[in-house]
Amino acid sequence: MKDTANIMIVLETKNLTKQFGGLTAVNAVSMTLYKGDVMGLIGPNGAGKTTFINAITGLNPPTSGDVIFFGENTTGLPPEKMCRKGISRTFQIPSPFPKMSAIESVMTATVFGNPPGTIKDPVAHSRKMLEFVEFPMSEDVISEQLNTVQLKRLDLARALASNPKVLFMDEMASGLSEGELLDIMKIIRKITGQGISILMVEHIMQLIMAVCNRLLCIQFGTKIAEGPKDEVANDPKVTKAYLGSNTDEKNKAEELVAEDN
Ligand SMILES: Nc1ncnc2c1ncn2[C@@H]1O[C@H](COP(=O)(O)OP(=O)(O)OP(=O)(O)O)[C@@H](O)[C@H]1O
Repeated sequence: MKDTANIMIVLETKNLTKQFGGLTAVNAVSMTLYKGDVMGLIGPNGAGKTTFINAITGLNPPTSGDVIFFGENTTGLPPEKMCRKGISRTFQIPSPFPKMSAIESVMTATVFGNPPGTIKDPVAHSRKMLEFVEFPMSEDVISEQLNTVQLKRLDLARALASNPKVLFMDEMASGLSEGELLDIMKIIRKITGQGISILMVEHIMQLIMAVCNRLLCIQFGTKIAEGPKDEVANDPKVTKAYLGSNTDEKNKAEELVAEDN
């Protein structure tokens, strides 16, 4: 088990709750993200995963509870302020400005996501982001012409352009082929190599088991497990709630890890 005693905490939630009318989508979830973590946020469809990250990042502020980012209480701050503080995210369904080119889309994040004057050459910085995520098209391609895989790369470049300390990735791997999954794994490792901690909402166990060190599992908005990857993945509560007896998925995960090594 990972000894977390001396590892810096970058993000905590304390009893974070989000209600939509009578529905409690996130119910008093407390969790800790440590520096260097790639934490997988797992749970069945509708468990509250996206609502949880929306509540942290300010897109849909929490009803109650606290968000502590590098020791500062940032609960309820809007997304642009959270972004400037160092939390960035990708979206399950990326929606860039349709008529902008790829480089222009990234430049909006470069310019608005960093404190004024800190990026001397926004074009060069944005180009570097596209290269970093191995964007497979010309930087001049118009966003509305991109397919889902290309849009996800663009969204990742956009999220990285604000120089985050923590990156949330919402279902980055859905719809990817096995080859593309391997590419994404490499990119995730490059991101952590930059000192960025990651919280990723993901259903694809292959990817989770290959890149995450810790997992957080929620069901019906409530945390049912948090801890080292193998412990959580083998927790009977998690298996019952989510992984089930899906041996196919587990076997595929093991194969992919072997291939990646
Ligand atoms: N804006 C909203 N208004 C009302 N209910 C919402 C809203 N957003 C989410 N919900 C509800 O909150 C619950 C949690 O949804 P959420 O999208 O967070 O789940 P999820 O775990 O991310 O699901 P999935 O894995 O399918 O993406 C669901 O019952 C959903 O219908």
